[in-house]
Amino acid sequence: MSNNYWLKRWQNNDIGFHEQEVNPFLDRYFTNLNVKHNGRVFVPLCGKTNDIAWLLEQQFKVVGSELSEDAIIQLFDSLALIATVTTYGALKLYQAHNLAIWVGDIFALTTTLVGVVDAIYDRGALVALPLALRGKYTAHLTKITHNAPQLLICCVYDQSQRDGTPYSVSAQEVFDHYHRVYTLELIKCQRIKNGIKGVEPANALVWLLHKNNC
Ligand SMILES: C[S@@+](CC[C@H](N)C(=O)[O-])C[C@H]1O[C@@H](n2cnc3c(N)ncnc32)[C@H](O)[C@@H]1O
Repeated sequence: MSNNYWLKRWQNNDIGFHEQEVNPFLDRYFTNLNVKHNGRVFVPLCGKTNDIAWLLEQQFKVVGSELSEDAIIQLFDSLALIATVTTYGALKLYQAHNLAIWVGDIFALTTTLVGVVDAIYDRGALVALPLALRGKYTAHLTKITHNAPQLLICCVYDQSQRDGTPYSVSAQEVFDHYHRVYTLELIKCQRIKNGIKGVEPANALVWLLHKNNC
């Protein structure tokens, strides 16, 4: 899956993944991460999610990563924020108040560029990537955030019934990617009404990933 695939989807407004409401699992479970007041939350592959507005309302700082500049222009518009835009090589940084979004390929981000991260919120990021990229993504994500704790939302269904995003990411796969650096806690498994693009059954799995002490 190429970056062009996503850029085209944004150009064509083909964004069925975008939720009109704040994700209920964020509202319900983010507090379990015990992120400090005014902590900084990294939202990888963020699109223009309304979850960013929720995080800002809770007084968190937010740093995001997104390929599509169209998405980020729409995000700042929806928040009624005027961005200061700075170019860093292949990346652009959109900033206003407590919000900073890196526009470009997440794999071009470094620990220094991202800065301090107290927690990660992954909804629609790991599951957006094909298996061949997911190992690279999880290794990169943990590297650039120093294994910051995560709230991770995945979906699980029979991948042989369809190809494409959102991909099914099993509990075993989450364990394989992350058990070296995190203690994994599966906090919710919930049936997805009407399945994933016609494939049923499908379940949403919600994980808390706590940083290992060692
Ligand atoms: C399934 S959408 C999820 C968006 C958002 N997390 C949400 O919940 O609405 C995946 C997003 O990742 C972005 N994306 C895909 N590959 C990327 C990459 N390599 N670097 C940064 N963003 C990427 C896409 O443009 C798209 O907006």
